[in-house]
Amino acid sequence: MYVGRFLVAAPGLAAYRVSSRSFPNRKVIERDGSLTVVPTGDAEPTDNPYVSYNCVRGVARADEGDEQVAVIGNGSHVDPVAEKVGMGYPARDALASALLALDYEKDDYDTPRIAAVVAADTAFIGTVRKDALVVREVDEPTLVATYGKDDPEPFALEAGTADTAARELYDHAFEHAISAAGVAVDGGGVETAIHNGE
Ligand SMILES: NC(=O)c1ncn([C@@H]2O[C@H](COP(=O)(O)O)[C@@H](O)[C@H]2O)c1NC=O
Repeated sequence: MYVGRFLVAAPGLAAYRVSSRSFPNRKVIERDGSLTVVPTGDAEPTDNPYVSYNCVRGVARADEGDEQVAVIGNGSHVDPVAEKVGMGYPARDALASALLALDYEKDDYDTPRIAAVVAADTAFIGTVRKDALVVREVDEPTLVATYGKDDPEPFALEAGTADTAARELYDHAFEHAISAAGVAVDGGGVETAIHNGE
């Protein structure tokens, strides 16, 4: 089954996988404290605006004693969600406002935007599709994908760390795995991991 990009989020732990039929020559790198999807050196040049972006950002919530929070997602909306969370917006409101402002991608597939905001004890998941805006708090590992599984649903995540979460998503049977990122959030801060399948 091909579901495109997908994420799994739970309180304290999340992961994101880039799966792609059309743009396979990509990887996740760490840059300035964020994880970013970039083309590999042998990638064909493209003017598609949706294939390179920050997929994980850590942010300190200013009005909550600098509580550490992670934001993950499949596009440029990750940045405004992170900025709003950093300004003190509740996670639900940061997701809803940024997802609605940018809306689904204007490509051949009306590709949805997906995202999550994860703190040590809470997680919110969101997606904006052509037919809906869904933002929901989740207590257990929950998946949302761009295609097929585009409503949040429970996911049996076994991993307990950023690294194992990234590997578990990379190894999942959904087709066309390219790269995966994991993030764990606890009282000590945000820890990230990358698995590019090497
Ligand atoms: N975020 C991404 O990594 C990403 N990769 C591809 N897309 C979009 O989705 C379309 C379909 O890509 P694919 O056939 O690889 O699933 C692409 O033309 C592009 O507009 C993306 N946009 C959202 O998922």
